[in-house]
Amino acid sequence: MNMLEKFPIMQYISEEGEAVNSEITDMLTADLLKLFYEKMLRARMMDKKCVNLQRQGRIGTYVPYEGQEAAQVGSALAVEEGDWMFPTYRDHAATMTFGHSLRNLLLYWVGRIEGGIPPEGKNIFPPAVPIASQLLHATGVAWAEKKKNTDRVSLVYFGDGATSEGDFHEGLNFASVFKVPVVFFNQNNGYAISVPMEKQMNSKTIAQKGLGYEIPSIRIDGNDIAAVYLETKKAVERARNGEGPTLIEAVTWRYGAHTTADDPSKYRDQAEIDNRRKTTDPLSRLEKYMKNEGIWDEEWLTNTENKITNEINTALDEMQKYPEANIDDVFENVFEKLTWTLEEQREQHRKIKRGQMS
Ligand SMILES: Cc1ncc(C[n+]2csc(CCOP(=O)(O)OP(=O)(O)O)c2C)c(N)n1
Ligand SMILES: [Mg+2]
Repeated sequence: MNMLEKFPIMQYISEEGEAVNSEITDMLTADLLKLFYEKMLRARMMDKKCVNLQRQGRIGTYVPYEGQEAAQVGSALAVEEGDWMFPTYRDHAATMTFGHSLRNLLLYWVGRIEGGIPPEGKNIFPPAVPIASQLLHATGVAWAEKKKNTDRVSLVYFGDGATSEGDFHEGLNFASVFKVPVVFFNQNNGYAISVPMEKQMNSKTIAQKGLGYEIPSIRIDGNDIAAVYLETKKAVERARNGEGPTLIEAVTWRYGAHTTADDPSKYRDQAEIDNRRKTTDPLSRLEKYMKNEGIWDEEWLTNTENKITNEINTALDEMQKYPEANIDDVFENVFEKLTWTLEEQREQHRKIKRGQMS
């Protein structure tokens, strides 16, 4: 069976900004399209700011997501207050769309504990760094919600590389067997650090991996925010109605480095990056579509940009009022009672601080 044919990439708005399926895109109001654009613009401006702050030495190692805004914003808009979100280190466009404050996002990048704490009423887990571990958290939490008879669902993010981990397979199997209300949202950005997808797996798609677990699985254009939003909404409704999990593969690409500690010129050509920016950019595509629909407005754009610049500057001012992160904090907030190994490490750390050990 040809998996690329079995899982065609669904698209509602083409790269040229034309409606591929106008019956569907006609349902998108001007207000919703402006909301899409504003959220993607906020994410992009914040991402650029963070890369600059890292280069100036004002925040720690940073993980850029430029190019993946439609995948993250469109999916985050499909869940509701009360639902659960499980991001990775790269999913800050999703968490800010779901309500995480820009101040706390910045605090995360300077290592302060507040960075992992969402606003009151927003169920956002701290970003998972151990690859694929969050699929188990998301499945477990959603299973608990099901057992409590609520209608809350989990939305979990993970990359193409994460699908080579055991946790991915355990999460999918469990969610399928117990009809858990979880949406598995994969951002296939083509790389796990420097390893391209074709060197990591023989599967031609990520979506096909859902077949083995009898999970409804789809492949969508992750740079088409209309496809991302509408298809994730359907998956969320299925979960909410007791119909179980869905696997969504959103095909996208990251423009920047894996992290600010990575040099992508070692494994990708600049020409390809330039070409992707020119042809598949999620913000430009939506802009073209809005222009075609006659709802693009330059004055609105300028006002929106100014508003976001102010929000980011305010968040940065607020972040800078916090004391520097304290290394003692690494021993807090994970275990109620420290394990003996961590207890030992804390003791060593204290001795080093007191100059009794080097
Ligand atoms: C369990 C585990 N193994 C290895 C790593 C090191 N590591 C960090 S990011 C990464 C690549 C992940 O790629 P992907 O899942 O495609 O996500 P992306 O970074 O592209 O968003 C790896 C292997 C890790 N963080 N956790
Ligand atoms: Mg990846």
